[in-house]
Amino acid sequence: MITISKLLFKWHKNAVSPTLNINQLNIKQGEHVFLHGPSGCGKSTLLALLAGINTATSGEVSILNKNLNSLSNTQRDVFRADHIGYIFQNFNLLPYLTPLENVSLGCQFSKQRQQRALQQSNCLTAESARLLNALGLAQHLHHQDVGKLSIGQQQRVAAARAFIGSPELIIADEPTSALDTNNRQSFIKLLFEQAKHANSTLVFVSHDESLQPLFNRSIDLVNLQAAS
Ligand SMILES: Nc1ncnc2c1ncn2[C@@H]1O[C@H](COP(=O)(O)OP(=O)(O)OP(=O)(O)O)[C@@H](O)[C@H]1O
Repeated sequence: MITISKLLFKWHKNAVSPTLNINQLNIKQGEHVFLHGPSGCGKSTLLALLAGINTATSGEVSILNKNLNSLSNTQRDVFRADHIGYIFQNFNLLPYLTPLENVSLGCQFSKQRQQRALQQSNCLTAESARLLNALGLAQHLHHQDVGKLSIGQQQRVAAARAFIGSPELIIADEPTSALDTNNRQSFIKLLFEQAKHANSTLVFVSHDESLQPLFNRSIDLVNLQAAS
């Protein structure tokens, strides 16, 4: 589902060495991948390339057999909305909307994802509620302003928003960094359950190596680049 080949990425075209240099990486549909490495090694840069927010300086980044470099900016935006759910480190939720509204917005730019959400439930609000429950946000909080929720509760909303409409790829950039160890592990288990339910591939970045054994694959970005 993800193929990277001969990828070079430079933030500035005159930079002497690239930020990313990855000869080959393949990730299969449904894999749960833990991506780690020291601060500054390029994890967030790689996620932005997978999401088509930035494009390769040279080489190929393909998702679902689409080479993202071959798409225009608008086509990449559409592709992202249709196929990728992104859980941001700071969640990027709209604080004056409720969890139900925030989650429903996750598929506002994609007809495909709206249709898939409606195959799961009668309406987008019902599907948002199903996901919030599945990710552990108590029902009585579904109608509160998101800005009044705890960090752990907001994180569950951000995850439900990424999963609505069952995107094939879920990208999570350090979504557990504000949680204690027990909460991290239980949250990740809920993420895995949803990823299984939707058959989504999960690429999860974290500094916390204790989470590594929970995943079926682990990629050290420094080693991956050294092998290139
Ligand atoms: N917008 C940008 N413009 C220029 N350089 C950038 C930009 N974003 C990141 N970089 C540089 O790219 C390199 C990789 O940064 P990146 O944020 O991808 O690392 P990271 O592994 O995600 O780090 P962390 O674990 O601290 O979040 C760093 O040297 C950083 O300074």
